[in-house]
Amino acid sequence: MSIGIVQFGGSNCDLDVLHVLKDVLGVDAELVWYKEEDLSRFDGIVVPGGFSYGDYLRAGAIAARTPVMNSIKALAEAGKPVIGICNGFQILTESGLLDGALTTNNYPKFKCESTLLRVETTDTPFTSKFKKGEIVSIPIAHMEGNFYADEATLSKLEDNGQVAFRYVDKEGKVTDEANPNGSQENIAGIVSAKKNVLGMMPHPERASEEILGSKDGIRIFESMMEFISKN
Ligand SMILES: NC(=O)CC[C@H](N)C(=O)O
Repeated sequence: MSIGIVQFGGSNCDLDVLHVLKDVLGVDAELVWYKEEDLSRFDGIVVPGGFSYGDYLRAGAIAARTPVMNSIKALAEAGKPVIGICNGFQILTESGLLDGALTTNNYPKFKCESTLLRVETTDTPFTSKFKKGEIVSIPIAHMEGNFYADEATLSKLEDNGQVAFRYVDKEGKVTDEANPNGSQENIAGIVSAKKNVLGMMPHPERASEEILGSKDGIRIFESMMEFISKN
């Protein structure tokens, strides 16, 4: 099994993901430069967080137009798992691999804090190791994480079980106070229609070891690896 971690100019969570996959999980993982056009050697891809191309135009807009994205689209079409974290989520929406858009936080500042998420579905390659409705702690760090989609897209996401994570309070309730950025319906992460592409604003790689205060994020990577080994 081999996982590619894509690097753009301005990526800054690539090495953290590499550490989690290689050192914590013992998975064969490799950094991939944005000019790479052939990703067929990989079983899955992580598009990590950061400030690709300085977030110019819109966060993720420039990275979405780089050569590596064509290969990521091909890999996703072949049913392999692709996860975009934070800036990675922004890149996946900008490239059309995921619905909606990530807009500026309702309080327009960079926010770095722990958030509680409710796992909305276990029926994805990234959430099979959770319980439905489970509340997990995974931190956010962004300025453009305010998820927006039009009404028709929102209903489609809800009806097809494509909402993976929602920001909630300690009781697991969807409230405005628990919503760190103004995302519609408190959406923190969604999957594609085929469910093999996940985008999420919180950073699971920053919640993958006890020393970081939460290990809840590691189960996202573990679920992905289990999916790969079974398929
Ligand atoms: N941690 C990140 O990936 C940063 C996300 C993004 N560039 C923002 O601030 O919105």
